[in-house]
Amino acid sequence: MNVLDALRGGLVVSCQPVDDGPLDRPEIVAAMAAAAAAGGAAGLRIEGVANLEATRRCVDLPIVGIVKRDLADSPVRITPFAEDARALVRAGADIVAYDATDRPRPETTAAILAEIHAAGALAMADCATRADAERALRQGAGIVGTTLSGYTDETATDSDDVDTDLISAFRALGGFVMAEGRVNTPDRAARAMAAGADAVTVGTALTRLEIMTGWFADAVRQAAGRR
Ligand SMILES: CC(=O)N[C@H](C=O)[C@@H](O)[C@H](O)[C@H](O)COP(=O)(O)O
Repeated sequence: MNVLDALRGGLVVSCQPVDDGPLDRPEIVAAMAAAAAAGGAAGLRIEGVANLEATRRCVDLPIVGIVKRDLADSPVRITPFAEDARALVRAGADIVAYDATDRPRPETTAAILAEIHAAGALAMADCATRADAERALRQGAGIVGTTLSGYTDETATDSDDVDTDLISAFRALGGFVMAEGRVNTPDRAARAMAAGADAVTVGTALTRLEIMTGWFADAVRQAAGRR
């Protein structure tokens, strides 16, 4: 089965612990990934080459690899360099995701896409807008994701919900659509699919234990205050 068929209609679990937190270790990321596989995930999203190598050793599922970098002169964080894409594929990524926004960046999206394809992997465009997805599909991306909706100056939002309008807009473009970003409940995942997603990626609500704990701790504290 090809990678897109394996992902279609399935859940991708993004195993990205809170940076420098107690879970931010390759063996723990790999254990989270194995647990996600046991729970029925169709794929995984893994940040960093060491985490990807550790995960590939224990899980067979398709992996979307990324490298996040904080650059001094560009807001682009997700796989800004073609060299990172190559290293991710060498470590076992089937798909490499990259920032597909039209923002100042150290290397062109065309160069990154060319590298992903030369390494034999599929490219996933992490988009913020419909225009990003259109451009990415024209350039040959195999998957368009709503990953960056709400996270650029142009799309900044107070909403903490999934962007179903953008999912529907991507559906109309015709590529493989990944709903990603703020899919924090099973109901939101179902709404994302109903809006036209081919697959759904969930991160924080499954693998950032500190943040999930904060949601519950706040709710309990607020309820206690109302008593
Ligand atoms: C904007 C950005 O940098 N997104 C990142 C991309 O890899 C991750 O921090 C997110 O956790 C991931 O997209 C999944 O989304 P959520 O954690 O909301 O389920």
